[in-house]
Amino acid sequence: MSTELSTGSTLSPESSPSRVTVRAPAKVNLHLGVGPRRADGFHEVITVLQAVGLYDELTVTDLEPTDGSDDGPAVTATVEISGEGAVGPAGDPAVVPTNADNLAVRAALLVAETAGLRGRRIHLEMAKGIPVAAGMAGGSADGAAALVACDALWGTGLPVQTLAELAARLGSDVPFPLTGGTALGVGRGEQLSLVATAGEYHWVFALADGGLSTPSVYREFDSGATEGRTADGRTAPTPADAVLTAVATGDPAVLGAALCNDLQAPAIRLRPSLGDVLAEGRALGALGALVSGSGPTTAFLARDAAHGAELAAGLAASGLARAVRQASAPAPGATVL
Ligand SMILES: C[C@](O)(CO)[C@H](O)COP(=O)(O)OP(=O)(O)OC[C@H]1O[C@@H](n2ccc(N)nc2=O)[C@H](O)[C@@H]1O
Ligand SMILES: Nc1ncnc2c1ncn2[C@@H]1O[C@H](COP(=O)(O)OP(=O)(O)OP(=O)(O)O)[C@@H](O)[C@H]1O
Repeated sequence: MSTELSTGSTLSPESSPSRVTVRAPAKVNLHLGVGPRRADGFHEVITVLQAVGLYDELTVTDLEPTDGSDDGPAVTATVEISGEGAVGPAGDPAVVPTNADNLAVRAALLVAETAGLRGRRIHLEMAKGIPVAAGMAGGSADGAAALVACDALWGTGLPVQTLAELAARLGSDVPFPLTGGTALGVGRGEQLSLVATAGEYHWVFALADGGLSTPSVYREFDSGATEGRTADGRTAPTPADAVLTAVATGDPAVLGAALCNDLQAPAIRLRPSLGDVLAEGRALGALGALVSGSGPTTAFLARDAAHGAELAAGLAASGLARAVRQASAPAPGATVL
């Protein structure tokens, strides 16, 4: 499928490579404190994001540019998806779009516009290892990967700060997969600072059937809220102090006890079966269990890799999950392979 996008100005590709592959990680929110809805429709958050070792790989190939005539598009992109979310009925939120809605296509356009390029033709191959519409920022990872890949492909040399600003324009979760590791996010979640962590954490993720739309979970969070206050009467997001202290200890039992997600209750109200999966993981001995972001993936913290394998086997045997994945963290941010 071909996607025609809007215009920029002339390009000189110089000695740039003709094909770049970038790997970008999924995330789990160790803490997601949500405040009242703001005037712009977003919610003020205090979140601690951790990159986990589940990845999407994006390969961008530069094709012969068009003639660069003034009325041509800045970028023409074709998209090919493999892995998670590659097939299914069009319009299903759990199916990755191959048109201009795809975050990677939008990212390519932003790089071209910012660098003043025009007439670029690219092919995007997206190998998805991150579940779609799952609360693990899969689309955001692809957006971040495309920013890095197109910058390298076209030799535009955009400063890291510019890439972060473009990422924030694409979505609240997009700046984080650029940096990876563990970070504190404030504002609508896009203003990041790195957090010092000790040790390695072992996660198990229970994937659910179908997606859960992020706006609908925030809307459900708002039910019963009043002007300037959350439904439970707060005027600000729940602070992240306990999780910030916990990740510095390197002790998974301490982190497990500190995990917090204000979107968990609304996600369970929309999808009650998530409560059963969380209970099962806790009964199987998880050190901590929570809904990942806006769900419907649930995340379980293990003592070590062997305990993670036990938890994964138990959750798979329970029949409560569509599939189960194990991943260690923190993982690195978007990396050119
Ligand atoms: C749930 C999280 O994944 C936690 O990291 C994020 O808050 C969601 O980030 P995202 O998917 O990148 O979301 P965006 O694309 O920025 O926004 C999609 C929609 O989610 C809601 N939204 C998102 C972020 C935020 N701080 N407040 C919101 O209310 C808004 O309805 C917004 O229109
Ligand atoms: N490259 C992409 N990969 C996956 N989904 C995409 C992509 N581009 C756009 N989308 C669309 O974005 C929506 C959310 O998908 P995504 O996988 O990013 O959700 P998520 O993991 O819940 O994200 P978040 O945690 O940021 O809320 C889906 O409806 C999906 O079709």
